[in-house]
Amino acid sequence: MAEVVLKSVEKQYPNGFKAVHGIDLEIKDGEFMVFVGPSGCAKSTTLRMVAGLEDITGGEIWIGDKCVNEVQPKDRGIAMVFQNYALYPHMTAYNNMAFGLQMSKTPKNIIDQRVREAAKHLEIEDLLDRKPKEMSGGQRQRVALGRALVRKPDVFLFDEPLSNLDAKLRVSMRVRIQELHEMLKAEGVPATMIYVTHDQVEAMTMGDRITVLNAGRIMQVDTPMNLYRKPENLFVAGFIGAPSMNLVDGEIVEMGGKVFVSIPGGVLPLPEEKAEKVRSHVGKKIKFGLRPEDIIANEVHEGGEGFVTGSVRVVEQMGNEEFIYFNAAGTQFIARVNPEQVKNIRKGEDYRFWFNLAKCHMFDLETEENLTL
Ligand SMILES: Nc1ncnc2c1ncn2[C@@H]1O[C@H](COP(=O)(O)OP(=O)(O)OP(=O)(O)O)[C@@H](O)[C@H]1O
Repeated sequence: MAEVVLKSVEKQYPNGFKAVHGIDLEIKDGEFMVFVGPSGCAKSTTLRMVAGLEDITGGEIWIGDKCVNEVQPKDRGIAMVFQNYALYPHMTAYNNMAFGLQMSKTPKNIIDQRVREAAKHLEIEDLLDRKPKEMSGGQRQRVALGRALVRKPDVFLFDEPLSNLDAKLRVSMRVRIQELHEMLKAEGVPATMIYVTHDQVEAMTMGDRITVLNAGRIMQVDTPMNLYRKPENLFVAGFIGAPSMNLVDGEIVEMGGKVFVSIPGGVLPLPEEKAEKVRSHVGKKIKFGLRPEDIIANEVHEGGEGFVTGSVRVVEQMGNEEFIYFNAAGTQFIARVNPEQVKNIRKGEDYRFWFNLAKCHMFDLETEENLTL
């Protein structure tokens, strides 16, 4: 059990490239923290610095009550699970799991007990005599997880552990890792887990909290729900959510004392709460954001919100939901609708799309900050 704290952590690679620009982050005891962001944002670099596999060129990393800058990886109380499993090919699953403990001279009976206990949790008891090449990808990854588990680390580090697995297996492994986290908590030995992924579905479903990174900087650290509902900036708004938030150019305008937002296809009246947040931006251009589920596709709608008229380009049927791609004044929008409620939307035709403006976001073009929080 240990808190992991990063204080102004920096990383400059020997070639001069600065990958991490002063990160401050506190990961609580027993927390499941996910690092997410686009390729190259420095998720792996940051994780590897916590592991001690990469030295840091500025700042401090603390695990528990110890600054670990100068501490060897094996002495940090961590275990890491990699994307490529990193199992020894000539060893059986049992020996792969036992190896670390053997190296640290743990008594044989304790090693045996821990390996069998981990194998039971991970349902790999039947595979203990097999070598990696005799196992499927999912089975190998469970052995890799078992190898981490037997060491009873304070902190588990995961570097995209599921990205080599097919979609179905990924989901079941995702659940297994979450169960493992819960199980350790229930047993009174909660482990701090840091999990790197570029897959935002994984991030949103697994994390107690998520750190969103971009270009070596933290964009927001928050719960999945807050990242979705209250993105602090344009980057997080565009990155979190699939399909992503509609983000279009807009301008704040005032007419007769009322505040409106002018976007492609319409000038929409802002509800009082939103109007107050952007009144100081009257006359300024902004970025307007609205999630696809906050657009209602219907001819008649008696809400107080505004609408734009758009021409439907594509209707994607997804079973219990439907995505409607439409064009308004040359700009593409996407609406997510329930096919039960919205019938007969046809490609090529024009409809009124009502915007639930109580849910809209507006971003300052210079600072990219969300003005409407
Ligand atoms: N050894 C290195 N020398 C120089 N630059 C490096 C080195 N390793 C990584 N980088 C650069 O540092 C940045 C961060 O890399 P990192 O692997 O941490 O990103 P990531 O977010 O994990 O990306 P991905 O999702 O693609 O794995 C990238 O721009 C990368 O090119």
